[in-house]
Amino acid sequence: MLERIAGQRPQPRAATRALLKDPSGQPIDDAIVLWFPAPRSATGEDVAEFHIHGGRAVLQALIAAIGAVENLRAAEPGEFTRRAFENGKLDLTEAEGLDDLIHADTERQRRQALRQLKGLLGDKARDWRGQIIAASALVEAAIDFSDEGDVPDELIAPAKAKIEILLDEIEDVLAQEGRSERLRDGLVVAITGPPNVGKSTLMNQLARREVAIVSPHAGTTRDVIEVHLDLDGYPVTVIDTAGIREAIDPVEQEGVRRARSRAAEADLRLWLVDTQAAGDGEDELRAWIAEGQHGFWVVRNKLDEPEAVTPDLSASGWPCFSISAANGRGVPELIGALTRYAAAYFDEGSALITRARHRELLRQSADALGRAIDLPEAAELIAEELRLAAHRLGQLLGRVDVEDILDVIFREFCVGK
Ligand SMILES: Nc1nc2c(ncn2[C@@H]2O[C@H](COP(=O)(O)OP(=O)(O)OP(=O)(O)O)[C@@H](O)[C@H]2O)c(=O)[nH]1
Repeated sequence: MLERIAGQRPQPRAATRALLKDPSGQPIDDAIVLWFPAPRSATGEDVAEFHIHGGRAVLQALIAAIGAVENLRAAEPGEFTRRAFENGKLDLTEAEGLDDLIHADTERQRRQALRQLKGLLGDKARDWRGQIIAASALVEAAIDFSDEGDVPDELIAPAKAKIEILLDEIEDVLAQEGRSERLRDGLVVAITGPPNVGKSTLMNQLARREVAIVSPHAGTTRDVIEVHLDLDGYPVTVIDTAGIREAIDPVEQEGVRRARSRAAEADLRLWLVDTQAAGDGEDELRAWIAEGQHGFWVVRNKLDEPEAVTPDLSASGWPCFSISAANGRGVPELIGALTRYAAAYFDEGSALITRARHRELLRQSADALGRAIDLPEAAELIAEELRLAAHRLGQLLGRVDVEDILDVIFREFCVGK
């Protein structure tokens, strides 16, 4: 194919200038061509790269020329990475890291994805799996020697000691409480409160663009609108929820229902209070204070108006901010506090688990190890639990039993990756 289009097969891995031609011999572009023979390529197979001038017509002409070559077809989304995985160039956690890297919106997401791509979790899982297999060898030996008096005990005790250290390590990683998983999706902050307090106006301030319709009529926001913010590299999704009140209109009722459920699921709620009408929503607020609810910040809005009423929320123990969403006063302080909140939430150093899939498999592996430790002297049963624990780590790395999830994982990749 390279010979037909570029007129030559360049030296392996050397950027080589070539005049690309279509099947009729018409020139397409003056380009750079690279040739990576298997197995020293990203996918482990023969790979040719064309570096062309980016115009649409150039690209179309080259694709048409390549398409004219027999047995060639366009790659499916994620197919290159999938082949790299199938040829052992990447383990599954690294492939997931690559997917995250491609989709990273913020600096912290990029760093986390790169750590994953570099095999931080994969290396650990391989190491753990190796240790489990070493412990299994002791237990298997105990089974073989079980006719010979004291030997089993002497073998099983050190095997269990190894497993205990290992289990502690896995539990430490599991104890991260899903924070690194959240770094992929972003922290969710809901702007909530009674109608007409200025939620949409604050949302617009935060997003610095008009995403929500601001109107002087109560009950304008009927659905949930969200913006994605990059606060010092931390991804934060802010949602503007419909004014919480007893709605009569069925459309508004639905808006209120959705607002309540999204607000309930959020990591943090900014409860807006209108300093002009402080009584609105106070009952609801006080009920939450009485219930000892967490994850609320009170934001007093419309400070630009002269006769501000100040609701007394000192009993809540919640952080309190004063702003004018209309002219932006106090908003930088609020954004600063949100950034610090996000920074404290994401403890970057320990990010290892970035997906629910990792968490579930590590949990199952740890549970099997825990059962192995608790089993008294039954070497066969211990060996079985260790096999299961190692198998789960194999699944994490994508080495065993994963056919069914591969399509799901690689489908999310873009074409050309
Ligand atoms: N003076 C003053 N008016 C404001 C401020 N913030 C919002 N408003 C006004 O308050 C009214 C309601 O603002 P919205 O942002 O639509 O309020 P909302 O809470 O989203 O309203 P719903 O969608 O009904 O829940 C509009 O007329 C805004 O211009 C502020 O800081 N100062």
